[in-house]
Amino acid sequence: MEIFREFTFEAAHRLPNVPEGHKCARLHGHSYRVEVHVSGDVDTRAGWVMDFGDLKKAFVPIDAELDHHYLNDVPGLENPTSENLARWIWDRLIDELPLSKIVVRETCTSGCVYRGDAA
Ligand SMILES: Nc1nc2c(c(=O)[nH]1)N=C([C@H](O)[C@H](O)COP(=O)(O)OP(=O)(O)OP(=O)(O)O)CN2
Ligand SMILES: [Zn+2]
Repeated sequence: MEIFREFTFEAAHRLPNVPEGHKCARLHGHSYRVEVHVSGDVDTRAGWVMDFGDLKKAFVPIDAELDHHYLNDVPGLENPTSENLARWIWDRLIDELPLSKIVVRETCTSGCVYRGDAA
């Protein structure tokens, strides 16, 4: 079974590699929404895959690096697209959680789903 927790953070960015004149080359900000999905068996006694609280704890250091930061200054996020951000979050959590999917939403209508390199 798969469970998830949603996190939000505010951050600024610009996209350095877009074509000349593209609006996203300019400094702007987003209220990012990130879903962290994990999968596994439901423990029969606990009745859960894992405690939502453990997902919350795992995201604390990531939030500290991203919330109210200029993403381009964060090591590994020099080109902070949704795709690169999803991979960056995955790489930080994969040793700690049985990840199945990271979803990054930059706006109400645009986002990215990452299931690891195999997907
Ligand atoms: N594949 C990607 N395309 C774009 C990304 C991205 O990360 N991956 N990012 C951007 C910009 O960051 C932009 O701020 C968000 O894009 P967009 O959905 O175009 O934003 P708007 O809310 O301004 O959309 P409108 O419907 O045009 O108002 C761009 N592309
Ligand atoms: Zn943007």
